[in-house]
Amino acid sequence: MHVGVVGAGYVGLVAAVGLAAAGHDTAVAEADPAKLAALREGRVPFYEPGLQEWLDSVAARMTFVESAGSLPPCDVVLIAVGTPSGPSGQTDLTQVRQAVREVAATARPGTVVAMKSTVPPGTGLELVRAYLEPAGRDLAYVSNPEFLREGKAVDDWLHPDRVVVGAAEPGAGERVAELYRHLGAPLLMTDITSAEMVKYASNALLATKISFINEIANVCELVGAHIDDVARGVGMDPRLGSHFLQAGIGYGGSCFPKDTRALDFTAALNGYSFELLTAVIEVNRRQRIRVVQRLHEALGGLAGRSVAVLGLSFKPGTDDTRESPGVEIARMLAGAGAEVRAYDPVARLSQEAEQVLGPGARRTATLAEAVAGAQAVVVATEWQEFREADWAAVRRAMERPWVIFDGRNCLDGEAMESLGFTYFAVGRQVGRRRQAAVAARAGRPCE
Ligand SMILES: NC(=O)c1ccc[n+]([C@@H]2O[C@H](COP(=O)([O-])OP(=O)(O)OC[C@H]3O[C@@H](n4cnc5c(N)ncnc54)[C@H](O)[C@@H]3O)[C@@H](O)[C@H]2O)c1
Ligand SMILES: O=c1ccn([C@@H]2O[C@H](COP(=O)(O)OP(=O)(O)O[C@H]3O[C@H](CO)[C@@H](O)[C@H](O)[C@H]3O)[C@@H](O)[C@H]2O)c(=O)[nH]1
Repeated sequence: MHVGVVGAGYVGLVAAVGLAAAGHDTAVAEADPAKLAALREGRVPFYEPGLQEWLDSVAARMTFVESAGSLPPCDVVLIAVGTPSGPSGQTDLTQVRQAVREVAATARPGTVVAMKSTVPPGTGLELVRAYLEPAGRDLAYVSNPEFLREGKAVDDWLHPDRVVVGAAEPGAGERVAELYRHLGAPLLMTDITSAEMVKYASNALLATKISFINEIANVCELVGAHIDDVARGVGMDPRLGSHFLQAGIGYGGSCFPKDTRALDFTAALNGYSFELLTAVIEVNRRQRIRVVQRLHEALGGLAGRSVAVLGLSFKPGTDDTRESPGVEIARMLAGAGAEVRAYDPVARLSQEAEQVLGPGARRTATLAEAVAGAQAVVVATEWQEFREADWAAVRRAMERPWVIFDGRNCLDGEAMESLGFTYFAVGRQVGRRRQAAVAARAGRPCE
């Protein structure tokens, strides 16, 4: 088939390369001149493991143009542009409207427009009414939400758990489903609005699992239980599943925060108060603040204290810093007067994110530079470099009281305490503090 893709971000470029690899002639429209220039030189303009090599192998079947209006005639055009949050949590559909408008004005009759961007339930039907029907050229609309994860995008594209296709006309839905047939994934054919809802329900439930386990971890700290064992025990029940039970400083990224807010907003707009989801969002917000509270207590205040934040991407394996807990924590610490040095092995902070770090926060080129002279370290992203760091050397480079907040529960707490650190994590108490907590509950002094 001849396939067009609008937007060459994490989703659009992976989809385009995946479809070219499956033998389709693929044309990609990218509006950002810097990204377009990189793509025309054969370079992936962001960090996604394995994608550069994959692009190299199929580049001959791909072309890159500057706008949706310049795409060649296509059987299917996938829309994969950004859908960021507006100020009240509503989805900002500016990029989507622009892309659909451009396609509606130029696509040849009979083209199928497939929406891979995450758009609120009801959006597809509205786009049909506003742009496709008035174009009068028999353009069909299909909702085709994407479920890939950053950092694992190539593998997720090749091995999807399911393909969801929402269509008003079976023929259009079939044409989109055909693009995925070779992957052998289960196919769910549904109406447009239900397909849109599948995407939000999936992300909201995953976010709910994370906030739930974080609340369990917070209670573990109070009763002296160990979250790692608790999560393992819970996950052994196949009805509950072991995935997304990693406690920590909460979810970030370009999807969960904005998609949970958008679903909450959509529910409210339709007159429904989605209490559970509102709580999930609030728990996630507080989980980040808890780090700052802990450091405030442990350091006897934050003004003038020196803190290193390790990890600025919202998770390992990506350079994406959108709504990253590390960035947010660095900003809060700097706002409270701490001198913050932040380090990440991969994340290239955009100018915007650099500003978000705030005036009291500075980015460093190495881990050693970030921790030198620091009184406390926060591990915000579980990069392998941090797991494997020479923590004895880190402790020597730091100043008292040698506090470490392991925001991803990725370090050996006992080992950290034996190196002299005061170790905090989420839902874990180790060494001296665990003994003290157990003794206090038993009503006897700690030996
Ligand atoms: N990032 C993910 O892991 C992921 C996974 C599943 C779904 N999604 C959803 O997919 C959509 C895209 O996400 P992303 O992370 O790939 O976004 P992104 O911001 O990385 O990429 C979007 C790209 O579209 C380009 N663009 C915008 N308007 C355009 C236009 N009119 N013509 C041509 N190019 C245009 C932008 O310049 C940008 O490069 C979002 O709705 C997101 O919620 C993202
Ligand atoms: O047990 C867990 C699992 C994840 N996280 C955090 O949750 C966030 C999101 O992680 P992940 O889901 O791996 O990353 P994304 O790339 O944002 O992918 C999510 O968002 C995409 C965009 O909608 C969807 O396509 C994917 O299916 C969905 O997993 C990150 O900050 C993680 O640190 C936890 O705190 N605990």
